[in-house]
Amino acid sequence: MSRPKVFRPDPNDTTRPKRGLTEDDLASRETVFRDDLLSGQRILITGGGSGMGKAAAFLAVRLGASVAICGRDEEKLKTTQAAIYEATGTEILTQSTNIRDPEAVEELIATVHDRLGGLDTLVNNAGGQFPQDAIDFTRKGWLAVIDTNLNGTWWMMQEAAKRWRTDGTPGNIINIVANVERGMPQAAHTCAARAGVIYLSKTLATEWAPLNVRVNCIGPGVIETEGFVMYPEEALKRFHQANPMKQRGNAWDVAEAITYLASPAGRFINGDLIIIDGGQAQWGVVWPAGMPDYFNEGGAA
Ligand SMILES: CCCCC/C=C/C(=O)SCCNC(=O)CCNC(=O)[C@H](O)C(C)(C)COP(=O)(O)OP(=O)(O)OC[C@H]1O[C@@H](n2cnc3c(N)ncnc32)[C@H](O)[C@@H]1OP(=O)(O)O
Ligand SMILES: NC(=O)C1=CN([C@@H]2O[C@H](COP(=O)(O)OP(=O)(O)OC[C@H]3O[C@@H](n4cnc5c(N)ncnc54)[C@H](OP(=O)(O)O)[C@@H]3O)[C@@H](O)[C@H]2O)C=CC1
Repeated sequence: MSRPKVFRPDPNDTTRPKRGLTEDDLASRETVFRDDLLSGQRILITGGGSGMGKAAAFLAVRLGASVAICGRDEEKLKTTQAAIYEATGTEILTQSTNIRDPEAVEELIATVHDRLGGLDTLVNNAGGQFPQDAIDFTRKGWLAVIDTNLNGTWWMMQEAAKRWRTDGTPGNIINIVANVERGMPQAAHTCAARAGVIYLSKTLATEWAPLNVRVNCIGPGVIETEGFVMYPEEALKRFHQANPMKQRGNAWDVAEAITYLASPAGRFINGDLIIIDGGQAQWGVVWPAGMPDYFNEGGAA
């Protein structure tokens, strides 16, 4: 199997299928939760303009929460805002923010407090990576992934917690990471960053307990979203082989888990990692750009 060294998606390529749940799906999909479950909650979701963050935003609004979303791409945020308004009649708050920029993060948290009157739950979902053999990472590429997924998530957590400490109000942080239990070839940068977030979260669950702030992570396996554009079509044909269920999950699977942790049902869950991967931790292969021959050949008897 040929193993391309680099895959850079072409943003103008209209021939590739659009993946992930549609806005109609997100507006009407059945949920196990009662209609007013999140009534009165104020929830900020980073990366809420697409994929799992967008699904979580739709569901939270449908369950009565006041929602804010951020991301770098203003247009994406406005499209999601309009779709949620059309489906529910509720206007969400949007603010274009690069989570790698601590000053922009400070402004975002201040705006959310001003406009929503406070913050109850922060969902750190913004992130991503590109597939590449680790040995070929450029310095800039390594730094981009670490800065987004580890530093960006940290700036968000710290700024939210500072405000909760000042106001003397409780807080709840849900970090979307990845299933890194067995590592993930061609995603070593993200594994390093996500492992950092998982152990940061476990530590903060204890350090911030006196502030009445809970911190948990959700580790998705292979979840079909718009983000799949980062991977070649050939690779996507194999993504279901990542788990023993031989399926891709969808954004709703993760949105419902986020909702569970945001709801009173999550009251006593702290410092934990919920894996949603169809069993990927037990069996399956990812290798987005194909395995080296070494792994396809028979080994020693
Ligand atoms: C591995 C299997 C996992 C399967 C399951 C997981 C799936 C998902 O997570 S799907 C969700 C995917 N969504 C995303 O990844 C979206 C967000 N991702 C990004 O925005 C980028 O990937 C980012 C994290 C690197 C963001 O960085 P940014 O600074 O915006 O990126 P640049 O485009 O400016 O690139 C900076 C630097 O990074 C290197 N690089 C970027 N893309 C690639 C690539 N496709 N291949 C190799 N290297 C790449 C490169 O060094 C870039 O610098 P320049 O060369 O000067 O452009
Ligand atoms: N789909 C999957 O199989 C898996 C996904 N994940 C992770 O789950 C999260 C959601 O992914 P998914 O919904 O699939 O993919 P998407 O690509 O749709 O979502 C990623 C979101 O993060 C935002 N984002 C990226 N970088 C930044 C930044 N520097 N500042 C602010 N926002 C940023 C993007 O918005 P914008 O471009 O506008 O900035 C985008 O909305 C990501 O962290 C992803 O890596 C983990 C495991 C598996």
